Amino acid sequence: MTEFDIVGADAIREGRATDAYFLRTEEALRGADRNPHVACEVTADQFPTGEFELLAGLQNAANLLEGLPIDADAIPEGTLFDGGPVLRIEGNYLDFARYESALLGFLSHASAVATAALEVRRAAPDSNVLSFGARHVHPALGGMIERSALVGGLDGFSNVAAGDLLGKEASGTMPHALSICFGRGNQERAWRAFDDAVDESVPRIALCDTYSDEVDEVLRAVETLGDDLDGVRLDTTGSRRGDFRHIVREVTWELAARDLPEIDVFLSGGLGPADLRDLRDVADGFGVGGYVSNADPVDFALDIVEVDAEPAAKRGKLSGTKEVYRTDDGGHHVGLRGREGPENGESLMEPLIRDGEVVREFGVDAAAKRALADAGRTGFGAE
Ligand SMILES: O=P(O)(O)OC[C@H]1O[C@H](OP(=O)(O)OP(=O)(O)O)[C@H](O)[C@@H]1O
Repeated sequence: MTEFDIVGADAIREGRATDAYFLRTEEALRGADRNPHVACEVTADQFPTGEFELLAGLQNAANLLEGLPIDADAIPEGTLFDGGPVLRIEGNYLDFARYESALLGFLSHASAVATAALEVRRAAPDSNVLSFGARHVHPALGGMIERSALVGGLDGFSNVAAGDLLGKEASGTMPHALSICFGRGNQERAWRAFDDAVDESVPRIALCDTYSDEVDEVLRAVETLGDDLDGVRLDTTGSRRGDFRHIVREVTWELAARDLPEIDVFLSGGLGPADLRDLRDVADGFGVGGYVSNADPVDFALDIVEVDAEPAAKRGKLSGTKEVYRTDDGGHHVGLRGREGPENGESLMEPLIRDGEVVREFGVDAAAKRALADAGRTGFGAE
């Protein structure tokens, strides 16, 4: 094994990040001198289910397929779907068979993370929400996690290496370790050390739950940093949490009662969409980790739907190449390609690769914008 058990980019590019049966299939087809022209589609559900998911990971998929003698079409990154194809590949089967495993992995994991991020985004549309969850997954996945969190509309992320990949700076506050390094009861020294040493462009958000009551620590942080303090983070541990909303309101109340300036209150620790809905009117921002990073991968499969231009599929899957449409009412529709679609249906499948060349631009910001607009149209995560 390698030092960190990472399957590297070269192995993925060579099609070694595959299931062994694809390599056996290559041998069998070559032995029989059979290499049909096929159309394959990636789907999670055949017909619309009403349960939307958000497509992400498409740039990785395009990079994987680049240079192969195939054509591909896909819905845009940042599009919600609840059935039908998200990606179609057309070419001779042996030219791309071994890439199925990696292709599905790219799309399944990134789409799951982006979907969870969009749920979170919709739960607190006006709050500053950061992705804190890369720590829960293999560090090699940090870039994928944080990029997908941004596609789902989150405002930022904490993973530094992901920031290097994405060309965006990681954000965050301070860990409990900082206070603990100064010893019990010495939180003031920790907050001051941070303020003294860290670049002034970094907001001063004091973590205020390490040793004592949140109100007590917040008042002490205000006293310590004065006007330099931008906000506080409460990450109250589960065993002490009780009524988190009450704790936050109490903090705000006690600041006001002393005529102290309003500061931002940032919350974290095991939060999900329901928590954000409950807390969004009493807090300014949230750090969300596991809910986003630990999302279960979307159950994508890649299936042959045409062989030599004739409909073909295993049972349970729909043969024939398809088109998917978004209608004004937010509906997602699946129909056979080349047939009439629904009235006012916007066709979502667009060229991705033509004869091996990637013919689409990718942008995280554009995908996030699309995701938010699509969430508005479809009602995804609304409440
Ligand atoms: O619970 P999640 O939503 O997955 O959030 C991710 C982590 O972010 C917070 O950690 P913090 O920075 O406070 O960690 P620390 O206790 O190690 O300092 C929180 O306590 C979680 O452990």
